Amino acid sequence: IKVSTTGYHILHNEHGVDAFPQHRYVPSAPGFPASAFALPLVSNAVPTGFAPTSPAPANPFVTLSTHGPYGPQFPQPGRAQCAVPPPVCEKSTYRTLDGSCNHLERPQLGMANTRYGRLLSPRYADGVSAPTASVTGQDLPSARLVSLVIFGEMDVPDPEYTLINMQWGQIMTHDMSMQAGGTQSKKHPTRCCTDDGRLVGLDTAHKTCFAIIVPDHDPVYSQVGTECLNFVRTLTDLDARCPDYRGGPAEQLTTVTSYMDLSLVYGNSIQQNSQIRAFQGGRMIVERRNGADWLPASRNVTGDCDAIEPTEVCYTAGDIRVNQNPGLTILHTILLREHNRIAGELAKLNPHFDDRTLFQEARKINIAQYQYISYYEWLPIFLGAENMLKNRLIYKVPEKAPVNDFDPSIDPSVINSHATAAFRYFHSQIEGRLDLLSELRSVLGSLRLSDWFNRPGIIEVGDNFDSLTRGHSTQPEELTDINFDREIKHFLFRRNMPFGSDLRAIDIQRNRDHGLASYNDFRQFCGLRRAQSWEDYTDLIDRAIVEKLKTLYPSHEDVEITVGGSLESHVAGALAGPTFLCILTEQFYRTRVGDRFFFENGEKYVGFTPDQLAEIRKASMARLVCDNGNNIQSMQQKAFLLVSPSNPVVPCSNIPQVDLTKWIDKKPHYGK
Ligand code: HEM
Repeated sequence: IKVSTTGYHILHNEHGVDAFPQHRYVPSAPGFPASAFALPLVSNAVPTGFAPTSPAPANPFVTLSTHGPYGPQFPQPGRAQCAVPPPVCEKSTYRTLDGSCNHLERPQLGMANTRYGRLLSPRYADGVSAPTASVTGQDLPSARLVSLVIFGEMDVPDPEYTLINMQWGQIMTHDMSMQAGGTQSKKHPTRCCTDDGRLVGLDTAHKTCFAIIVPDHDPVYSQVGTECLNFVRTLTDLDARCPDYRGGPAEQLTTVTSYMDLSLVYGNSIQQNSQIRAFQGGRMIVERRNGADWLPASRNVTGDCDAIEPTEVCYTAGDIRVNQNPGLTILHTILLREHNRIAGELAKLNPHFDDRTLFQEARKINIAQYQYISYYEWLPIFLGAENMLKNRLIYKVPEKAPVNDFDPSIDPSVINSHATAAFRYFHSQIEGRLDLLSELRSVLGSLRLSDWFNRPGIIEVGDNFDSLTRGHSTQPEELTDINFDREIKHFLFRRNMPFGSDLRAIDIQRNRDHGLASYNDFRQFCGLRRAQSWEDYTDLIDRAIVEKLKTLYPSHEDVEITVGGSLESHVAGALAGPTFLCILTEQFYRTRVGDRFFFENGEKYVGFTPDQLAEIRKASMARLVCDNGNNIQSMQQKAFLLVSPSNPVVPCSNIPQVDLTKWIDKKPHYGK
């Protein structure tokens, strides 16, 4: 533990590497983030006519054996796995599947089944693992109540960005982290509430239960008498009895690799990968139906999907969450098809390559394109290009020039406050209506999101795959603001019931479950002024909202980072306020420089040749969609941006392509 310049304790991540580098962080816009008052801020509240739409009232694992399709990654309730790094690292040209040995001296860094990182010490009620309580000793307001009173549910389309922007974010999220013990597909076998929404008595409830209490007079749930939303705590190193747990505060485990390595496509272990890999021509397994390639079928349809019949469509991929919503499943399919497309091209160009070389080279190119799109096309929208350049998350360099910024002192682990608070702010972008569009971009129909959670078969019906993909790249996402779509606020995973759960309430409850440091702590940590009173929050949060917070929380010190961070006015040029922007920037800095295999690294054994790198830098979201739809003929060049006179829909042939001839047997070390 180090004391920062602000006097706050900064926790090193587990391995004692870099903490928040106050010396490194460069303000984005003038004055950022040192003085909140100098910030060019953009309000994220709805400017006019805003009124809260709701009145403020006063183990998937039981059934899955550890030898299931996902291998040892899915433990029994109350038991989680702790990663076991290999004793010695082999120096390889390619990434491992479980993330081990990316860092050669600390092979466990960024591995699947390790702890999230922390920026600030946890704030558990008992100092060890109990969910955060109020600093006053009183009860915190119900997370559902906070969701209802503070967050709106207005439908405000974004004036600039398409829905595929939101969908790519979920892909990145699923690549980077997954809290241990959770499921987003099947109803959780640990029941903290009965099926008709009553609280299970504390004496009988499982020890991981932390149900969300629905307030009296809830405008939605009171209609059906729901008093309780199921919520199961994330498993920690303490629960898992990790051999290196040495007492002290528990740390949550994440079951996927932290790296941006398309683990959601390839899996998080050799075992998981071998179930979805064809072992022929470097390809991944696909199933051919109606002239198109689809993700392979799950072997546990009724377990992995919201399915009644084992014959229903339900997929398997490198990530169990693949079936969660149609847009997610479509991007999974596109990334899988892209792998096989690349493998097929490479096989033609290099007939002497064996299956393993083809697989690893195609994987390496697929990951590189994905990292390029994420860092150079997607992240600038969220974090601001200027902020990213200043903080060395991206570079302006000649097209063939590598950037050798791997830093072995940086821990690439996904930071708890990033995954549990900051990155979830973008749940605000979710749209509950999914449009189906023709090639001419006329609306053919639309789907209601909550009808299709964990029911992916809809993407194979008729022309839906292409129509939905065109819809996602044409229709606007929801504005990034304090509103969360009703489909996720009252109908999440409703499974044919009138109502479902509330994702915003879950996000807030998860913040308490993980014992994240408070909003005020993070303000200070990010170089903003620590608030001494409610009044001090009005520098970044609308006064009317601060007034509402005041009615809910016993103290201003109780406001969670998930809540406070989501209420700040945005920094100009970014889609988040200064506190979330600080966390997000830190995360994506670590994800880049802590990854020895980052695509811009020109190191001899892991990097691309200058010619190859120049090709990777031609990749785009638009091209990815063009190449991997069933029959998509046209797309706007900037698929994350709405179609406009400066971003018109053009034939796919006009969109630059990565030229794979640059991969004709150049490297003498292929196959190692
Ligand atoms: C239709 C779209 C989406 C749905 C239905 C959805 C739903 C969910 C659910 C149910 C969880 C688990 C909540 C919990 O139990 O704590 C979750 C976690 C999360 N979501 Fe989303 N989400 C969507 C899109 C997104 C997007 C666009 C982003 C960010 C750009 C995002 C970021 C996250 C993050 C960071 C987590 C935590 C991951 C972890 O470490 O386990 N999600 N989401």
